[in-house]
Amino acid sequence: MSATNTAVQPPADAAAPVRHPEAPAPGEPVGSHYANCFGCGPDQPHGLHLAARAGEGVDITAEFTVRPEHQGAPGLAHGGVLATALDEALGALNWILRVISVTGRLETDYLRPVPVGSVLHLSARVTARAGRKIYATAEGRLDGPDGPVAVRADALFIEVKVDHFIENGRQEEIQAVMHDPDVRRQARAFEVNP
Ligand SMILES: CCCCC/C=C\C/C=C\C/C=C\C/C=C\CCCC(=O)SCCNC(=O)CCNC(=O)[C@H](O)C(C)(C)COP(=O)(O)OP(=O)(O)OC[C@H]1O[C@@H](n2cnc3c(N)ncnc32)[C@H](O)[C@@H]1OP(=O)(O)O
Repeated sequence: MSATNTAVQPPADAAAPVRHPEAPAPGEPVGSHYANCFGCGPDQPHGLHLAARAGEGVDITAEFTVRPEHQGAPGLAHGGVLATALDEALGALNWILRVISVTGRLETDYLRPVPVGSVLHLSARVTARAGRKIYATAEGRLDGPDGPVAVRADALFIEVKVDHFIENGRQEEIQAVMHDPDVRRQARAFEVNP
């Protein structure tokens, strides 16, 4: 299955992605970028609690357990929730590049229904970079990391400065994270100065 829009396919002159020298070692958890994130936040009671691990290249793996609250049809995961899981897995690549980027475009293919109770084995990797544009792809497999592909996505992420969040986020949450030493440490890790 190929993407339907050229925007998520790298141009011929795009550069190969480079694993940041201080990226988490292969197998290490990459951590959550925000404790209240719906995708990865440990403090988010409604969230997916995705915990990604660094791969050996510019890639990550993660598992997502589909719970009853994720249903769309009876006993089956909602497509939007699956897109969120793919988006979050792709977002975790930020830690491997040590770049802050946000989703510009996400194209999702749904190949098999995903039952409640199943574990979706996610993998994501950066395919290319061109200026601020980061091209990446992700897939989710059933029955183990080598099982059949149920969902996949191609994405274009756009690099942003930390100001993107400060200028656009609601003040209440921005002020809270600015006073959080964990966030300040993380911002340093990304070589930004909020
Ligand atoms: C307060 C302290 C916080 C500290 C945090 C510290 C560390 C955080 C670390 C990581 C956390 C970061 C992110 C979260 C990670 C994962 C979560 C999952 C991912 C998400 O869930 S994230 C949310 C959803 N996401 C958005 O909320 C984006 C809304 N959006 C915008 O904010 C703008 O839209 C933006 C910034 C994307 C671009 O705006 P812009 O003005 O900067 O740039 P511009 O428009 O010039 O685009 C530049 C070039 O990209 C091309 N381009 C742009 N958009 C395109 C599209 N859609 N399709 C095709 N091409 C596109 C243009 O065509 C141009 O291409 P060219 O250069 O060739 O002309």
